[in-house]
Amino acid sequence: MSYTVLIPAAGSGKRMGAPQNKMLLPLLDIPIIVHTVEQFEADENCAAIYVATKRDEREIFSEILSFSSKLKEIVDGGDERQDSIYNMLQQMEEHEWVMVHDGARPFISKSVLNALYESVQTNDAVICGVRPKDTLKRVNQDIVKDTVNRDEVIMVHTPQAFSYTLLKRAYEHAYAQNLVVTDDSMMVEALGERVHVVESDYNNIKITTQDDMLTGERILLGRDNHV
Ligand SMILES: Nc1ccn([C@@H]2O[C@H](COP(=O)(O)OP(=O)(O)OP(=O)(O)O)[C@@H](O)[C@H]2O)c(=O)n1
Ligand SMILES: O=P(O)(O)OC[C@@H](O)[C@@H](O)[C@@H](O)CO
Repeated sequence: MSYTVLIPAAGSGKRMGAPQNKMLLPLLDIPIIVHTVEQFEADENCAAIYVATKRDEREIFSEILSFSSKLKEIVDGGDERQDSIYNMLQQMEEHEWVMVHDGARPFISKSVLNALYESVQTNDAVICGVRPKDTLKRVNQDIVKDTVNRDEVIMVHTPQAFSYTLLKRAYEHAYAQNLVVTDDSMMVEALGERVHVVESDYNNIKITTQDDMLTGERILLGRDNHV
């Protein structure tokens, strides 16, 4: 048994303010997307990797990802993250289990991958996340409305793991209903199906702004020091 991973990497990284797709920015000399793909290349449970990118970046992606023996196809991305993932879902060879993972989360750990993979085999839809460490308030502009019970929320990361048939059904339903989502499990929720949660780790950040590049380098340096 094994899983296929779909990696959306076709964004433009507006919040990063870089002149190019942030996926190509180097973290300790290695492009972010290479760090991300390396984690799945190293996971023995991962059998196939699909990456979505913009058409005009296909060539550079093929070049920098040529080390990967599991990369099956570089697929054209779409206007939004969910469109990029849907394109990959339609192109991929059918496989029992599928994970979706942001190209922009290069620090996914083997222990989180293992927890997701183990859980999806009995639960069909599993996400990972961490507990907030701060107090959370609901606000209306600059006025506090109330305080959120932290025991009832998590900050959601990727990967998110699904049975292939459930994810395909969820995407088809979402597109038929014109749903706009910020993560894939929202589409499964919209079907009324149960989504399970396993613990992620705080290092599994999404590289979104310039600050995250500095944090990312610290994470990499810390990890290498402990190998
Ligand atoms: N049309 C899009 C938009 C985003 N993504 C990917 O989805 C992941 C998460 O998106 P985000 O962090 O929002 O990336 P960007 O869209 O690039 O960032 P921004 O919103 O700042 O432009 C990233 O790996 C990004 O490349 C994608 O494949 N296709
Ligand atoms: O809304 P954004 O474009 O920043 O990110 C969308 C997703 O990538 C994000 O919701 C998942 O990584 C889960 O947190």
